[in-house]
Amino acid sequence: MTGKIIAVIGGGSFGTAIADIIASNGHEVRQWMRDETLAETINRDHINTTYLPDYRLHPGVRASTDILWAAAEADVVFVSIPSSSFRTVVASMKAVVGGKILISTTKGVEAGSFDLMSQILAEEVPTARIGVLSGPNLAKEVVAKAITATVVASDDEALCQEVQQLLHSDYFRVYSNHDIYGVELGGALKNIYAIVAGLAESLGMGENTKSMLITRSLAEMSRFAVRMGANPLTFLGLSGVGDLIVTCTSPLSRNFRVGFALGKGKSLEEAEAELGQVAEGINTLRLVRDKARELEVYMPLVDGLYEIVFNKRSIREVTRELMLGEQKTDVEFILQSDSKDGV
Ligand SMILES: NC(=O)C1=CN([C@@H]2O[C@H](COP(=O)(O)OP(=O)(O)OC[C@H]3O[C@@H](n4cnc5c(N)ncnc54)[C@H](O)[C@@H]3O)[C@@H](O)[C@H]2O)C=CC1
Ligand SMILES: O=C(CO)COP(=O)(O)O
Repeated sequence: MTGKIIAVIGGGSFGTAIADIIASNGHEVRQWMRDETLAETINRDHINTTYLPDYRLHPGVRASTDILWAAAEADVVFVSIPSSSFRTVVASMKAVVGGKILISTTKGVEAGSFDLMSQILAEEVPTARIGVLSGPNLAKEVVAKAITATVVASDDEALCQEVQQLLHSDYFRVYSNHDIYGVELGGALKNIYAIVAGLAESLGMGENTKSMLITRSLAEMSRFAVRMGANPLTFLGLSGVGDLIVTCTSPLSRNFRVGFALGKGKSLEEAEAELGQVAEGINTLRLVRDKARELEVYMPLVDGLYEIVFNKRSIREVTRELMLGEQKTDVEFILQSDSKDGV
């Protein structure tokens, strides 16, 4: 498959990383962004100086601030816009993307509706063929061509195959999955637990603690996802445990870095300002905490983090409460959506 026109909507870290992969595979990539100066720099110097200044992009990536130029002739449109602006941006191109393949790479939840991004795509462009891309894919490692794998999810098998072919290379491997909701939810939920892991790291907690947190995070996110209708087995794949591991262990994760800064005594505002990029987990934490209460899903790590971040309770006090909580069983969470096990 050569010579396709592919649109990437979003000029941030991940949109740029995806654009670079696709152009390296011989396709014409039209990347849309708001910042005219950045678009000019990408076209002239092939560097995204704002988000990935240390990497030279494939010259087949061409950037513009004209979303209709990017999307109208595209065979496939990747959308890599933070969840808070996702609907507005998709709405602005809906006149030209009907019937096309639209792929979200965004790992977040919409406030108010609790919609995931594939649901927004379906609502805004009902005739589109829809999929999501999610997995352990730190943008800086992807653009550095570190060996990486990801998941494309859709109930449209031909779409999965097309996206696999577009992205597949000797450093980027793409698996398919039909549980679109589970794959997408895994990517959104793990951001919350990356904040928890960053907090633990900043407090100098040991390897036992980190292992416990990752494992219990997986239990908790799976329990929530099953209640929401996802397949629990999805959480044992790249978009579940895979993405959880990478974001809970790497300082390249912005959510991890927000947790680290909070643990060092910074306010949420300071932590976010220092980052200068999107950390979806804070917004997702608020939304998931409310949804879990509504659905009566037991999520002690979400509740504990919420107390620390939004009610300013001390980390040590919340940790002590979690550790001294009711005694629980270990592994049956994965198949029982109503299980009340916990940390
Ligand atoms: N950076 C990473 O390693 C990965 C990020 N993702 C996901 O991709 C999504 C985007 O993240 P990044 O590209 O990393 O974020 P980023 O913070 O690097 O860039 C966000 C981009 O969105 C643009 N933007 C924000 N509001 C906008 C609006 N209203 N209209 C148009 N553009 C707008 C910004 O100008 C910027 O270009 C997030 O949901 C993230 O979870 C997924 C996989 C990996
Ligand atoms: O989703 C990611 C890697 O898979 C990136 O995580 P952050 O948004 O925390 O940087």
